[in-house]
Amino acid sequence: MSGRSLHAKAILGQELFSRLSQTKVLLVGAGGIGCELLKNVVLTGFGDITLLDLDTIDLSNLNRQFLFRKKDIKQSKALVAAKTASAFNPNVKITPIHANIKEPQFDVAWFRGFDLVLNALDNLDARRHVNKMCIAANVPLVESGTAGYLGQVQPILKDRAECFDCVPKPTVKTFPVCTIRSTPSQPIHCIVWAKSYLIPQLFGEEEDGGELDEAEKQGENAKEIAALRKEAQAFKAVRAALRSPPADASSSDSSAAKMVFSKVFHADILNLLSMADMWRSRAPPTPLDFDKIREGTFSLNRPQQNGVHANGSAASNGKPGQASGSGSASTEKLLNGSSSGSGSASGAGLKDQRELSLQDNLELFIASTERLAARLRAGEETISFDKDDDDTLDFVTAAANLRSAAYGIPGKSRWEVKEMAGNIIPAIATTNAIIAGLIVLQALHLLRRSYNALRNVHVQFKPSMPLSAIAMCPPNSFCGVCRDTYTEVRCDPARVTLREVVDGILGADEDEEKREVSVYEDKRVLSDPDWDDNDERTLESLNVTRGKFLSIVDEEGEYATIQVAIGVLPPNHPVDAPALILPSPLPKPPKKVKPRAPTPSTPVSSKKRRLPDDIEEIETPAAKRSRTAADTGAAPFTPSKKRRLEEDGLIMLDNAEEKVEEDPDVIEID
Ligand SMILES: Nc1ncnc2c1ncn2[C@@H]1O[C@H](COP(=O)(O)OP(=O)(O)OP(=O)(O)O)[C@@H](O)[C@H]1O
Ligand SMILES: [Zn+2]
Repeated sequence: MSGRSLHAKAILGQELFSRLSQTKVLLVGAGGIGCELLKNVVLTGFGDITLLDLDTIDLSNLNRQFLFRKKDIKQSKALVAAKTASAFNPNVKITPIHANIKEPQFDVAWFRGFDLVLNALDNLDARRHVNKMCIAANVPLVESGTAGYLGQVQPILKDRAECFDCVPKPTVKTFPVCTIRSTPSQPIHCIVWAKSYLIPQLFGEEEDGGELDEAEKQGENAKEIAALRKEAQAFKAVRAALRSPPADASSSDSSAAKMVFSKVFHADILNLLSMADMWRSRAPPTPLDFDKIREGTFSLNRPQQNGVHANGSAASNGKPGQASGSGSASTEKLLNGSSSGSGSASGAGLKDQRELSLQDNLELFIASTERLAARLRAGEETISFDKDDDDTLDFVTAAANLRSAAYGIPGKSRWEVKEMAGNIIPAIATTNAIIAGLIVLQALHLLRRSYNALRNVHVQFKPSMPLSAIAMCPPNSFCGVCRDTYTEVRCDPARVTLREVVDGILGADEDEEKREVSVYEDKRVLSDPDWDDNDERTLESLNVTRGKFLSIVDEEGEYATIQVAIGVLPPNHPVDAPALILPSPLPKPPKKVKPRAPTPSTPVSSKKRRLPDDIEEIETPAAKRSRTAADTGAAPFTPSKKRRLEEDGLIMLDNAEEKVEEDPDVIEID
């Protein structure tokens, strides 16, 4: 026992070491960084650890998430990691929670129960959420992230150091929807189209028309809605074909695949070509022909462009579109997961890196469509893209390459598609291990209250200086998260009205003139000085419930925003007592520093792994009440598709003039 802790005691000192066993630490995320970190905190001597993760273990985690074994696949990460790491120290209590940190029960009061929070997350949304909860609960946080060889650790302490949102994050690549829909010019445009548009259309949830009816009611562009209806109708027949048993069940039947192909690579392209205006300044696409490609007699007939040869395949391998028969033979190998070339001993590893001819892509398209259709018929209700699901990856590879061929864009290997569609930067176990060590060092500074020792540490790709440590910066005075004033009410949201809470928090006296405020929940406006329709409604009816915040924004911009966390009534609260417990004393927001530039409160994204998770639709409270239909103009996609596309790294430009010039990755079209 004493041997186990000898070194830790010597390094930390008796006082800190004995405190560790009582310190309540929350660890969010049990992935690459989380596994390393859990091991570290257990071995350092922390005694009371809560470990939370929403996910289950996947085969692809095992190379670096060493607390998991093959037998653990499909089990909760939090539960398995807690079990494995408990064995490292008999004195540790690890409480695993298999849940999303954004769930309502993890409210500000719950966060306040910890002395320290350590983030080991992989997406901006969850990071920003934990940051805000820690600021609201005034609990120190150590934030972290890795991307390949790069990594960062950032200690966050309310009022003393920058919070996660004090610094805007760099923008990720985004593409306007029109580029994806009708005028792709790069392989990634076709990959995103296959993954985020075609897969959901064919294998996702059926559009019941309700969304379109709703959009129409809201006054969205009628012409566009009619076009969307027509599109949904066209997909209906294809979806039905994919779900009905093949005519001849004993043999492979490519009729459903052919139907999909004919719609998206032939009819849709012909339709686009009929819009002559679109092709005045750019090369028109070529409709593809299923039978001719299969026979090897298809010719693309377009001038050489983007490295693609006339009459060539998307990813030319020297036999573009020829009737050599080699296409299907090699595809068979590819599909069987065998080696790359005929008789080559190059090994299965290269199979994915092979370039695919037009014929290869067609055969892969047919085979993967059939496999996916068979899964639907076997009872899977919906299928969405997953980089680790071979059927969807094959489908996206083939569909993207066929589309690329039609548009004269170079094709990509299955390997490249996996990387691009999954937005994967390979995770490096060593970087995670270094970062996890640095997190503990910063956590110890926080516990010692050695605030001057705190550092923002970067692991960088510089052999001469692999680590850089930067002293902490004070909070950004214009930060829309940590410069707000936080408070909490305990209430029954079904019984208190918006007015009761807002007046209660503002301490509005009958005689005193009331401060003019607008009230928001996240980006929704609930009331403003000229609009009080919601004031007598209950919080519950406004969907303002446990774990959420009401933001009370001063109309004059004179005082800081008050963030009111919604908590529950204590368990022993008498039923006949008022359903609202106000904080005491009431919050007194300080006078606001007037911003010179727009506040960086709404960063767009960060350089993190899994970039698409990091996309957010931005609308600050200052943007006021939800926008009207007139503002939004044409809606090229229904709302759920819009969300999906945004998750995949696309932005919806309501109006192409909005911001395209500033961003070199955004291509203006239409
Ligand atoms: N909102 C959230 N609540 C709880 N856990 C989360 C939340 N968001 C992400 N996580 C967890 O954070 C961890 C991040 O770990 P990591 O970056 O290694 O990702 P991974 O999913 O394990 O690996 P990969 O992305 O390479 O498949 C994951 O285990 C993920 O489940
Ligand atoms: Zn901040």
